[in-house]
Amino acid sequence: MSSSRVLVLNSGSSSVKYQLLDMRDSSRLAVGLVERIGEETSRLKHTPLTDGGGSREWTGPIADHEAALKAVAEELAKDGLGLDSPELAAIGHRVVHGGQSFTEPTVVDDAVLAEIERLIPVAPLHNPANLTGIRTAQALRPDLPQVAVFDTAFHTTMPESAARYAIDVETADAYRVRRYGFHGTSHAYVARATAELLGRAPEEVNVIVLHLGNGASASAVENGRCVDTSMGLTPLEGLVMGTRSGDMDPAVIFHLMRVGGMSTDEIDTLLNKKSGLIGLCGDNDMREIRRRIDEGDERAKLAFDIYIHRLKKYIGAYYAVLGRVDAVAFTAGVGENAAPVREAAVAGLEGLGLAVDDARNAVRSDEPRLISPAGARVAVAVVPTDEELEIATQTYALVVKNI
Ligand SMILES: Nc1ncnc2c1ncn2[C@@H]1O[C@H](COP(=O)(O)OP(=O)(O)O)[C@@H](O)[C@H]1O
Ligand SMILES: CC(=O)OP(=O)(O)O
Ligand SMILES: [Mg+2]
Repeated sequence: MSSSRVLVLNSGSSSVKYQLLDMRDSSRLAVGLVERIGEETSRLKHTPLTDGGGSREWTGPIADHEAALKAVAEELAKDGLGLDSPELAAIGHRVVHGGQSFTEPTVVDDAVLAEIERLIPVAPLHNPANLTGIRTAQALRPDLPQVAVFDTAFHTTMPESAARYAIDVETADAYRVRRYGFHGTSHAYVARATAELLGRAPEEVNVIVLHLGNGASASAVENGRCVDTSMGLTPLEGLVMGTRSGDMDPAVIFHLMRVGGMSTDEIDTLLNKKSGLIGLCGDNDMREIRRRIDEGDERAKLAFDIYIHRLKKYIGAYYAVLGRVDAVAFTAGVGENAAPVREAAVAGLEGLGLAVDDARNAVRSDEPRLISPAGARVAVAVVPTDEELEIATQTYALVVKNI
């Protein structure tokens, strides 16, 4: 029996999302999530998809990512899908920061682990969790290939003019300060799926991808290759996000230090965890913000307007970067679900050939779909992302190639 299953682990700062897939037909055998890791009320939700048996949920303290992964392995074993299965071909890991070293999915060895560890200072929320996920998986199945799929990989095609900050070159190079970009697995998948929706080859299509989740980023994809993206050295730059500020004058930091007496760590926490939508109005969930706006809440409305203003600026910027745009694709939690965000983001851009048809925009579906009016010059689309499937596909392709 040949091994055809891949377990995908997407370890975030306080969560692990996972999927077990059978790559013969890319079907899912189990999916799940562990959240609030490190708190007293961690929650594990596991859904086996093999027998329609329904989800199992469990709440209690899960101290760290190692304990989380062991709990996931136990849940999988209960369904006969344990990590000891000979059908498991590989474990694929989302790794957020790969620096300039990794442009492709990579089989993990000691040197790869050391490089991911070296990059912790530029991805302090993400890379430590990714490392623990890999090490724990290695301990559970030392014989299996562990494959790292990097968020940064898709963006390594950016030209220097987009990747460099305009700061002293020697200083930038000494500390590897440059724009790396993130969510690359999603941007690559969505750009390709958008071309498919248009019935065209990815290599001949220019797309602006708007990945709007809790973290959010935009990218300009020219003929299938990324030429610019909104996140930078870290996932803090760019769009307004759930809890992150995105772009601002860097002098705000000096001001808060000198005048506000704040420490580096305090400002880091402020900008990464207490800013963006939650900093502006106290909520980071777009559903809650829309509900408050419907009730006439002014702070929620202002937060929404700031979010949209930034998004619209990036659409305009990437339109200029690309020159010709075939499609604008909305994806991730907000992009796939929040029709008012999509409507507001392209409102007034008819001059650029961009418009949303209200009836099409109101449709709820898990399928890629056009929301621009028939015959529009630029397609506006909703294209659900699937980072886990993309990681599984890349992982399996690499493992099969190496056999
Ligand atoms: N039905 C919905 N309407 C509006 N926004 C939604 C809806 N469902 C989810 N979201 C938004 O999606 C966000 C999560 O997106 P997701 O892509 O899952 O983020 P992440 O992967 O960063 O956790 C939520 O914070 C919420 O703002
Ligand atoms: C890189 C990044 O911002 O990831 P996430 O959206 O999962 O936090
Ligand atoms: Mg996400």
